[in-house]
Amino acid sequence: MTLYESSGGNKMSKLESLYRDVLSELGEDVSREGLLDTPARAAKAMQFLTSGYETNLEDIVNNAVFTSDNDEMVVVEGIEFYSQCEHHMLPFLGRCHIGYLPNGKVLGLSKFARIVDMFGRRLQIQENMTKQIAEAVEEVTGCRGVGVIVEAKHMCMMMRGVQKQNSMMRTSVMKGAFRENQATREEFMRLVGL
Ligand SMILES: Nc1nc2c(ncn2[C@@H]2O[C@H](COP(=O)(O)OP(=O)(O)OP(=O)(O)O)[C@@H](O)[C@H]2O)c(=O)[nH]1
Ligand SMILES: [Zn+2]
Repeated sequence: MTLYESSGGNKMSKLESLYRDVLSELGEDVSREGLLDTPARAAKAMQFLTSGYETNLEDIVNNAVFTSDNDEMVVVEGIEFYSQCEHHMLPFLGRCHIGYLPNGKVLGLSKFARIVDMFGRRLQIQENMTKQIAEAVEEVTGCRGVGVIVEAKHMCMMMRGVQKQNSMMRTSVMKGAFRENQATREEFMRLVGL
């Protein structure tokens, strides 16, 4: 991380320095008490919220793929997530449901949530995030099919712009048997209550 000299002689990151400029441009007095640590806090928060760029599938899965002869559908529903839209850098948040048909291997339960977080903690559009989650599950399990449904509310639709408070976006990606076989897709939808 590039470090800069602040007026108080402390080292600060480039991101922190940029947040100070943002606050100044917004007309704030960056020397007032309540804002003294804000650039550093905002930089830290944004780094966490985009930390998904620094993780990769192999590391988060950590070999937690187990042999199993259970070839029935597995569903993990209601995985909450927070992401940010790449257009406004405002949050969108909601729930993700994942179903797959194992093909001799099952994935450690927590890893579904880790996969969702990895793609959520990036600048995203919901459609792409949904597809990336489906492709990741397919890649690590070699499953016969996968379905992912994401339901989310977008702050850029609520706090600004059209200011619609009650709309929700639902996206889905179906691959393999979930795409080709209507009964499989319907079983998934029924299990997640849709
Ligand atoms: N499809 C999709 N659109 C998104 C997502 N997040 C934000 N958007 C949309 O991205 C679009 C950007 O449109 P622009 O016209 O370039 O930007 P804008 O003037 O700020 O648009 P408004 O939100 O309509 O005020 C808007 O329609 C947003 O609602 C997403 O995850 N998926
Ligand atoms: Zn947006």
